[in-house]
Amino acid sequence: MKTTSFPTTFMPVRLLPQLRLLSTSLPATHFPPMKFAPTLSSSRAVPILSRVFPLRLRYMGLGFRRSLQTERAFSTRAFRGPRTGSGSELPRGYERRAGGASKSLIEDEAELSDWVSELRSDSPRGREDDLEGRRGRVRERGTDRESYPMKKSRRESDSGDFGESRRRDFRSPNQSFPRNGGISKRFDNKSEGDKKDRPFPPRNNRGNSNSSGEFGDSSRRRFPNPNESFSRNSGISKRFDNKFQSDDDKEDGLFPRRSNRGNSNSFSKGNSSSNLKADSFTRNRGVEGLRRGGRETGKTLRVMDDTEEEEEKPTVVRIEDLLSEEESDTAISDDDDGYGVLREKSATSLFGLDNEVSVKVLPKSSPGSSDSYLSESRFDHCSVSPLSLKGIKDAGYEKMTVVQEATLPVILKGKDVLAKAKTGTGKTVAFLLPSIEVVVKSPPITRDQKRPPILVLVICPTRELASQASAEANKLLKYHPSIGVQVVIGGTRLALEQKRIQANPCQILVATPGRLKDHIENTAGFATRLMGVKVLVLDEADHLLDMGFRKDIERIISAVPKQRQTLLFSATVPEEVRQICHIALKRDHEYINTVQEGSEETHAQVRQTHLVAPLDKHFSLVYALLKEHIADDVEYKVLVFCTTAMVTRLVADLLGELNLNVREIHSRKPQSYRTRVSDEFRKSKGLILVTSDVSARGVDYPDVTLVIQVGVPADRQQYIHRLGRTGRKGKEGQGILLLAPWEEFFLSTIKDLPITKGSVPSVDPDTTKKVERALSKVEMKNKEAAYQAWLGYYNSNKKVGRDKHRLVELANEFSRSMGLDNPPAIPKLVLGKMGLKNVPGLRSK
Ligand SMILES: Nc1ncnc2c1ncn2[C@@H]1O[C@H](COP(=O)(O)OP(=O)(O)OP(=O)(O)O)[C@@H](O)[C@H]1O
Repeated sequence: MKTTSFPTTFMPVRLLPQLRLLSTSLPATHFPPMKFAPTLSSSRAVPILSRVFPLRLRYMGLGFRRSLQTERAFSTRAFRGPRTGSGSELPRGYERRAGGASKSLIEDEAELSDWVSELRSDSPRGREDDLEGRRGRVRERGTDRESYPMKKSRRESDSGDFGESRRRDFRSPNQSFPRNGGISKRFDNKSEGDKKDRPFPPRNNRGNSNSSGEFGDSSRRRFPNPNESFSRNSGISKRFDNKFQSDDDKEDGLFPRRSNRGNSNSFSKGNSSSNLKADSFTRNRGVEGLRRGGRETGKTLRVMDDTEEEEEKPTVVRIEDLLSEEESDTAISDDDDGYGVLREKSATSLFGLDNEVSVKVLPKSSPGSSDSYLSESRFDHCSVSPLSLKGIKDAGYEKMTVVQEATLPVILKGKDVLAKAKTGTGKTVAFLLPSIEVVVKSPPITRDQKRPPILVLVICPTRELASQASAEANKLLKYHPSIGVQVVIGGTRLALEQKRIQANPCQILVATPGRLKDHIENTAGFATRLMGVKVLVLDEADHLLDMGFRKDIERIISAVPKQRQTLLFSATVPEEVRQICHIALKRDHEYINTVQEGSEETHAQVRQTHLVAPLDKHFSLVYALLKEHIADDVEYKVLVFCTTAMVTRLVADLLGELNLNVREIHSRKPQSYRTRVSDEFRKSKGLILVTSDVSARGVDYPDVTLVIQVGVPADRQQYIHRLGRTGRKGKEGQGILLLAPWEEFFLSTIKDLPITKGSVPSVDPDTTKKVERALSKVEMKNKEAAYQAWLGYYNSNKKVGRDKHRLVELANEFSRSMGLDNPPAIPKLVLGKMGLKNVPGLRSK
């Protein structure tokens, strides 16, 4: 907590007047208007800030004690302050900071950056921003933190010059794939009795545990066809070999991107006219101003467009870190619904703001029950068109999920919605179905329309996710032949995509931000078509509103009409996002949170474990964990998340050398490869997908049995989203977070989640040797790239990157763990940009 450094002029947070939590079977419309019960306030002295921003409330109610995070916002009175700019209302303190412009809260990021630079957070993102802001370095973009070595140009990046055909992604037919690899089932020689200590217990009814995955049961094994693309020893992409090599350095997470400091005036327009209604549920207006960072412009060349829409590490100074965790006085009472309603006397009253936060607190559904994500409401009882209902039925959906039940009536009424619901609970249908209804009610496209309007625009942060959303839309549109969906995601030539979208007029467009922006700027008539948008959806909204995407999102919002409906969905809605979501949402939007307060943001039926082991043991441990899991579960389907794309490649190489059935996916792979691997993993069992964060969010792989996260995730949200690839639709799953001792700090950011410490499996010497041998076969270039990427990633981490000497020591430990005697040399230029010049222990070239 850094309340001491908190400037008194700092008023970016508006306490949200009301927050509604929804039950598993109570349509949002069934809630009566919020009532304001008398509040209990304490007169005891608490630090002012802690009362203004109470992080955790405790209250007694429903027979048990809960803690919950509260909405933080200024009261309605706070919004009635002086209007400036386009008319948005901001607290005075902030207006001064933001140059009085309420049009866009991020209008002057430079100023805000300077200001916020004092407000460091412990989050890795915060660190990245911090470094980025101060040094103006090129920042990596993406889920894959190495993804942005050089920004060539979008045109070039579209040119597909990393075509899969040129890659050495094919396993040599001569390469050995021992069918009975001779690897013992019990990798760690543990007795059955030891199993209870293992990070993952055997699953019930999962068949014969003697079948050790691909080592035990050859009938199940999937051996790569020589013709099948197999990335284990994938060749070094042109990025590494060609003239851009030096710029690759930039891509490997070494240089945070700087923000385009463009004018974001466009955002404010939609906000200015809306009036605040006292009885709306939760409005997440407020002031951003807490983030910095963004993208490099000009300096950086991007070679591949596939990085365009990949996640960019945003810059976040967490409000939570700035706030006191002092509890506020709270009281529980029942309201007419018979549900507990939390009424909190917020400390905003200290500012003369009579703010109350109302929370619907509902009985928890039974944890772990396989259908707890479903509500009791049936689709055929809701007011959607008969043809949509037919599509829903054919898709196999009968009952609505909780989030669908909660949001559908509100969205169908035309309201803007910010919705939070756990991973894998059907958010995609929740925003697609009502959006389709908007199209159904609109005049059909006529043949003579040269530029038919796009009515629904869905933005997703990654290509995989965009493709998935458009596939889901197509399912729902099965009986709406006149409604078309198109997807624009990059990875192909812009010109080809232009032709495709012109030849196939659509009313619904699903897009990744970078490519969409390209079309806005370069495709004739596209901007005109966007002027027809009636519904704008930001899937993974918190991520899209991160600094990494912010400028593109700003640009996109400015290209669609102000008069529209906007829907923001995510499994995580951190506080800082709630403060800035007004850039997309109307003032009277509703915040619908289906994650019951007092319950975790992760699924109860997913067992979470963290293991702490020295870095030099990680490779062996990952192998041991996988072997153990494979032995326990014949239907294993595992995701291994790595910190960066190049580390992902290295781990995939290694596991391939160890004869595990493995695929890899990250931003360095061409789109066609990514699509194919993604499809394969979706359909497969008995497969391990080693991945960067391109797979962290939204991707719906059914029946993932285990998610391993190697190394510290970028932040809490990323941990939750990665974990959310398992345990979908109420199914069971397991998650293991493998950290080095010096990464343990991360655990404090997820301490409210049900994650327990697991016992580290012992690795026998033979296995260690085997892993070492396998490592020795991994291409040197890949190790060098992984080393550099690793260094860049942790350099950007606020905690680890703070002490450069220590950072280099750790990086060299990582280098040794790959079997290298000497750490790979890094170009001087790169070291300079990383702020690592002359740090002892580094080799430069
Ligand atoms: N009403 C329903 N009944 C049964 N299954 C459903 C229903 N709605 C959606 N699904 C299925 O649930 C799965 C998860 O849906 P989806 O991918 O939209 O989840 P999500 O909440 O967006 O997850 P994430 O937070 O990871 O993005 C999908 O396979 C989808 O087809």
